[in-house]
Amino acid sequence: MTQAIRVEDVHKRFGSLHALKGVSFGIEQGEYFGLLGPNGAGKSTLINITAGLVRATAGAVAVMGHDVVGAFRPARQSLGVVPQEIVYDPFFSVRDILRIQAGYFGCGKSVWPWVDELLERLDLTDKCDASIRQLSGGMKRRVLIAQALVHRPPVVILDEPTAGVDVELRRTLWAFTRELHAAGHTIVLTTHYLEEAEALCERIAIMDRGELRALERTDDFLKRHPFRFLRLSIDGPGSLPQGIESLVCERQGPELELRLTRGQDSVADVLDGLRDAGFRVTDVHTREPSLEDIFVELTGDQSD
Ligand SMILES: Nc1ncnc2c1ncn2[C@@H]1O[C@H](COP(=O)(O)OP(=O)(O)OP(=O)(O)O)[C@@H](O)[C@H]1O
Repeated sequence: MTQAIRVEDVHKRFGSLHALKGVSFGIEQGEYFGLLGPNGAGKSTLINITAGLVRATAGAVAVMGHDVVGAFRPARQSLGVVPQEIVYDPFFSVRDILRIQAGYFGCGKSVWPWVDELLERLDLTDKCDASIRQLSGGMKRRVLIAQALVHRPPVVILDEPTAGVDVELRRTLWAFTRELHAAGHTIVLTTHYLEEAEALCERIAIMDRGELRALERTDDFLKRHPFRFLRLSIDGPGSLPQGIESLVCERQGPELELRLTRGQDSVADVLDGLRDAGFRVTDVHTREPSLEDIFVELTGDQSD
């Protein structure tokens, strides 16, 4: 089957900055895909190339088999992009903005019922005659999402749609993207909230400094990583034995978090080592790595 998005050895240079250094991967039709990476990794650049807003220096991107340069129109018609930044025309009402946007894609009155349905599903119906500048930031973001969907694209890219939105809107957006996905749309999500990617995405690509660092099914990512965490409350004298100190990744008073490598560091050895050094362990928990831990491991960076 044709891939929803195919990225083939894409390079992008901005002067001397090599922002994308030969990135290749494919996104299958119907996938819920996460594109993650720290600031400056190149995610927005790749999205802009896919949307035809930025030209790659080398390589190719196709959307539903259509090259984004050579077959710009069908590629763009197959894609809806919810941009990171809120940009809007202040002079039109919400409903008119959506109808005009549909017109850009050659969709006439036949999509007006769909526009009304989008307004309804994004809780915008009672704002549909308001000018967009009268809306709150969260409402404007809903309008951007509706705008990306007016032409019913099979592939939808959401570039940090939940950045700075309140919990309620975040839940609405999660539910809405899940519905789109269930209806067969391919969804590509970039987010700085790793728990969001963990909850929603079937596969995840991690980019860092213009390169693809990892691409895997989310559950394999979480299973495969060779470490886990041990949280301890301890009570006792002086400093920790060196072999244990080197495993500590977080410390708050008597609470410690240690990162143990499977097959190398055992819980039993840590507990014995602490006891031999005169510490009393008052509480013990283990936890598996989250996507955030794996992200930090791969990029040496925090998500924000
Ligand atoms: N138009 C431009 N001119 C010059 N440099 C640019 C331009 N657009 C992006 N860059 C640079 O390219 C690199 C990748 O930026 P990009 O915005 O794609 O990263 P990102 O992964 O989307 O980051 P963020 O999570 O902060 O949005 C950065 O170093 C950025 O400064």
